[in-house]
Parts: sequence; C-alpha cells; structure tokens
Amino acid sequence: MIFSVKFLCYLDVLHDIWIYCRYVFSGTSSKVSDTTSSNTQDFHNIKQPSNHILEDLLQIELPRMIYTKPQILKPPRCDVLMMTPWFAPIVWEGTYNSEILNEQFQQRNDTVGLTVFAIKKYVVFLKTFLETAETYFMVGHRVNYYIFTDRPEEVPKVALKEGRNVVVLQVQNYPRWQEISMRRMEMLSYFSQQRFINEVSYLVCVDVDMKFNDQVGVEILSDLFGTLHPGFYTAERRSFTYERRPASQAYVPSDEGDFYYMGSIFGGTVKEVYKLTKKCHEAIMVDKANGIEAIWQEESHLNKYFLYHKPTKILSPEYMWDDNLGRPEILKKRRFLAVPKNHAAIRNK
Ligand SMILES: CC(=O)N[C@H]1[C@@H](OP(=O)(O)OP(=O)(O)OC[C@H]2O[C@@H](n3ccc(=O)[nH]c3=O)[C@H](O)[C@@H]2O)O[C@H](CO)[C@H](O)[C@@H]1O
Ligand SMILES: [Mn+2]
Repeated sequence: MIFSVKFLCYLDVLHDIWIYCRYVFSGTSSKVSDTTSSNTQDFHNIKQPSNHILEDLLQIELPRMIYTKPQILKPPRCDVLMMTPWFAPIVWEGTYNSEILNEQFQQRNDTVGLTVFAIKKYVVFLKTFLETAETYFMVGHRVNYYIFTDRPEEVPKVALKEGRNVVVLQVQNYPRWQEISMRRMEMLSYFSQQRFINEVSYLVCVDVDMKFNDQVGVEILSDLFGTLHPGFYTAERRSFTYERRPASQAYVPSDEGDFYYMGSIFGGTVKEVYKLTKKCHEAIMVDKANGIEAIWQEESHLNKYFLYHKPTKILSPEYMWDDNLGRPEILKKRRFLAVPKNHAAIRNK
C-alpha cells in the first residue's frame, strides 16, 4: 500500500514534468502569459505542491505574474469614461498596467514606426522631438522613426538607443502650409503600401511641433486609434468643429458624431493606417476638384473617417496636450505636448 502511494506520487511528478517541459519548450515561458493559450492552461493545471518539487528538480524559476488583482466592483477611474459604446478602451493614466502590456508586446517582437513630417522651416522642431522620443516613446521596444522632409541635410543627428533607427524619406514640398499638412495623407498611404508594411507592425502618425513629456508606450497600440482633441473632450456635439458644409467630403451633420479627434496623433496597424490615409487623401482630392478645402484640412477628413470607421482604441488628451489649456484635475499625466510656435516665422518658410 505504502509502495503504491509512493509510486502514484512518482507518476504524478513525472506527468507534471512532462507538462512543464511542453510549456517551457513551446517558447512561451515568460513572466506574464496570455491566459487564453492552451500552454498556460496546462501550466495552471499543475498542482501547487508539485511546483516546488519541480522547481527543485529542474532548478528553473517558474513563470510568475505578480500584480494587484483587478477589482470588479472598484473601477480604477470613476471620473472619466474608460470605454466607448462600441467597446473601444479610452486610455487614461491608472486604467492599465504597463508591465503586463510590455510583456505581451515583447513576446511578439514587433517594431513600431513613428512617422513625422518636417517640411521647410519645420525641421527646426526635429531635435527636441527626437530627443524626447528617445526618452519617452516606446521605451524598451524597437522603433523606426520615419522622417519625411524636403531638407534631408538638416535632419539633426540624435543619439539612438539599441533597436531604434532613423529613416529619412525625401519628399516634395508645397507652397501653402495647409497643402503640406493635407498631403501627409497621400504620402502616408503611399509609403504604407510601398515600405512600412514590410518593416513595422504599427504606425503612430504625429505632428512635429510637439515634444514627449512622459511615457507613451504600447498601451496606445491597437488596430486603429485616434486621440481626443484637448480643446473639445468635454464639449457638446454641436460645438465640435467638424466640417459643416455639405459640399465637402468631410461634412458631418449636426446630429452625428462621437468625439472631436485631433489630427496630430493617430495610428494603428499598417493595414488600417493605409486604409484611413488612402480614403482621406481621396476625399481631399475630390474636395480640391470641387474647389473646397475642409475647415481643418485633413483633421476634418480624419473626423469624418472615424465617425464611420470607429477607432478600436482612443487616446485621452494626456496624449495630446497644450499647456495653454491649463492643468485640469483629470489630467494625471501630460505625455505629448504642443511646442509653442511663432506662426509668422515658421509657416510658409
Ligand atoms: C496641434 C494641432 O492643432 N494640430 C492640427 C493643426 O495643426 P497645427 O496648427 O499645429 O498645424 P501645423 O502647423 O503643426 O501643421 C501640421 C504638420 O504639418 C507638417 N508641416 C506643416 C507645414 C510646414 O510648412 N511644414 C510641415 O512639415 C508638420 O509636421 C506639422 O506639425 O491643424 C493642422 C491642419 O489644419 C493639422 O490638422 C494638425 O494636426
Ligand atoms: Mn502642429
């Protein structure tokens, strides 16, 4: 009897070793695991006491996931909307755990592309933009900075951390700043199809007259994301500065609309960014043929697009702030800030 119990225990340990080896050699042995994977299921089936025996036997530290458990009856933020009616999360400080997200992202070994246009005088913004991005943007992950410019020789050399590259893409300029701003849609759609699709998983498309001021990490990534405009996140629908002239392709009727999104930071997978930029560019060209330019150029077209192709994630104004708007209580972090600029000195130069 004693012998048979011992024998059964022995068999049990052997079985656990088998399951554990399958888990380790399947290549998913990291601190935080995807709870839906079958490997993880096997892992959780291992009984507690056996884990210790295993640890001793194999001298391997088992994967661990240590953090405060989510509380069903205690939402992390009660002062802001955390989810849209179409189940897209709205990203605010305090609503997510970077460690879990970073661990998940690391397993996929993806590269993020950050696109920025510095045409004509706007090259002056590049130094601060790149230096602050090295400190705060996607820290610990692989990043390609795609700099679209007509002045490649004026792109500053900035020290980059491992796994991060600057790619300078020479493009044409246009006389009017509005045209330069709008043509970004055309260039982004072209390069998404030609190049980005082979090099990165996600694109983050931003204005250059900006600086990073706090962490902007993988929490922003999703198939398609937009950002709440800092001037309108509490505004009524009727106050949104959508294009209101029916003659424009960007027209939004007064009884439609969810949010007013900012043109200066959006993104998603290369495929989704391609679809968005292509559609916006085509709409801009139709407007041009009809002799009309939307009130806020490509930002108006972006807002129209997001109305009918809902973003899968929305960034709070933490990700696009302007200090002229003060420091409201709900704003726990100012991650990406507008750099004040002298329009007369910088535009059309
Ligand atoms: C913070 C903000 O309100 N952003 C929006 C607002 O931008 P802004 O008023 O900030 O426009 P802007 O002057 O920053 O132009 C948009 C971007 O186009 C690029 N650029 C523009 C002109 C130029 O000569 N060279 C050049 O490189 C550059 O990347 C710049 O950041 O309105 C624009 C068009 O109406 C866009 O919708 C911007 O996203
Ligand atoms: Mn800008």
